[in-house]
Amino acid sequence: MTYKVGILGLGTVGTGTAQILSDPSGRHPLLTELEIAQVGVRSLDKPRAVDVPHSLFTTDLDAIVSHPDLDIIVELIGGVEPARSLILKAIAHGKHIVTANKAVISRHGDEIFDAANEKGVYVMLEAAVGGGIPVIQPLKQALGVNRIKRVTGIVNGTTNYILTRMKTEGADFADVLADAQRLGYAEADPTADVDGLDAADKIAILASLAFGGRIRLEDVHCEGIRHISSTEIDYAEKLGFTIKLLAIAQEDIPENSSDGTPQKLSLKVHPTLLPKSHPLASVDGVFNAILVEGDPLGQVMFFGPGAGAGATASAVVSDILNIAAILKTETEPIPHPLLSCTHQHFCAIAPMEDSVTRFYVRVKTQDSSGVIGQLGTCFGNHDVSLESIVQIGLSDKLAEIVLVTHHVREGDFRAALDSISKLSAVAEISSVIRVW
Ligand SMILES: NC(=O)C1=CN([C@@H]2O[C@H](COP(=O)(O)OP(=O)(O)OC[C@H]3O[C@@H](n4cnc5c(N)ncnc54)[C@H](OP(=O)(O)O)[C@@H]3O)[C@@H](O)[C@H]2O)C=CC1
Ligand SMILES: N[C@@H](CC=O)C(=O)O
Ligand code: NA
Repeated sequence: MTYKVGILGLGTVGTGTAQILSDPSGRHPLLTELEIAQVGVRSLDKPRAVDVPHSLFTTDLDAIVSHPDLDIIVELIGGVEPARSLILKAIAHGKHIVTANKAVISRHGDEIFDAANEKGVYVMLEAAVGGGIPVIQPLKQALGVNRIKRVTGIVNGTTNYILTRMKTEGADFADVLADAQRLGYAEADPTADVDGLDAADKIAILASLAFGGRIRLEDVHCEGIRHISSTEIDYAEKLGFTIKLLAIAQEDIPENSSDGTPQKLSLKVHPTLLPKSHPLASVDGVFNAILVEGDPLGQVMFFGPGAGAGATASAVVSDILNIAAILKTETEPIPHPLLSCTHQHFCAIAPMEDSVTRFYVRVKTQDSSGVIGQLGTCFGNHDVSLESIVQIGLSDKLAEIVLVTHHVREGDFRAALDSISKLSAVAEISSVIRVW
């Protein structure tokens, strides 16, 4: 039996996918039953790095998704439209879907999964989070019996690559971003990487799987790495931390919960000073890692290449293979309880001001006596207790003070910071970063 695959997009990931499909030797034998039947691209003239017959290429992607002979559509064009419309049209024509597109799933997953369930087809997205790392399937299957408490991930390869090279080489942000684009790690518009939006898409998908409910993307608090300077990276190092862009989804157990029952989820993406002893602290370069904490399993961490052609294609082709295996063997009607998305309700989300974390703050103040006392008083007035406060030097005749808080409520911290910014001795709040 041969299963016919239509690939939409032959860029970084599409090329890697076609390479694996065209070279099945030494891989799973079921690969020999897959055939690339059509390839949709924007430009027919572009040279391609993979040997696919030119007769299979077309710019008419609508014709691919409605072609009666195709079984599986692999969407690798990226972006929201026309990806969303093409996926929905393919589903309407009874095609199974494989996609690496976290942007479309995080925004339109509800209508896509509803349509797929109604039509009895699968939508597989292993490549959409963590590139080549198997994390979507494990969350759906192997970890499904656990009560998940928290998912913490380094889920954007581009920003991790940038932060790593800034730390190890003192490299310039713009230069390293250009390298990440050249290496095929970055999104078509790298703003999505740098401003944390890509990581927000990914944690929304992970949270939905881990906590069994739908997530509205606007409920994910999102900050990127643009404001992380080499100064902060150096100070973090001196304090025993490394800076990582973390995506976090965790149960929020309110102070007034009598039985410790979680009521809401906290969803956030932000740069974080991570103690060097934390399991995610040594995940460098384009590598991603996702730490899942649940009951009764405890901690489990998934680690591997989070972007790039071959790694991402590995996840894409594994999804194609899973669908082919199901088509070959399955007699039961779908939705399959472990492979399809059946939850309908939206998760309740905790407001960001109630989130509890530590903070690192660097301030420039007049170099006069009593300033440290004034800062301490302002924080104390807002229930923010300090773990450490040090004057680290003078710059431009101003004293530079670095402080780290204990775990505090975000809303209290922001109120304290507002009072501090109004102190006449404070010239500038140079940096604020959350601390694990
Ligand atoms: N790059 C990576 O490491 C990873 C990427 N992803 C995701 O995979 C998807 C693909 O990314 P990537 O391969 O990097 O993207 P690229 O920009 O390298 O490739 C996009 C491909 O889609 C084609 N394309 C785009 N828009 C259209 C359109 N409107 N009509 C026809 N063809 C179109 C392009 O055609 P043409 O070649 O003719 O220009 C190109 O072949 C994205 O969703 C991305 O987020 C996920 C994990 C990792
Ligand atoms: N641009 C993304 C690609 C993979 O999802 C990243 O850098 O992680
Ligand atoms: Na993955």
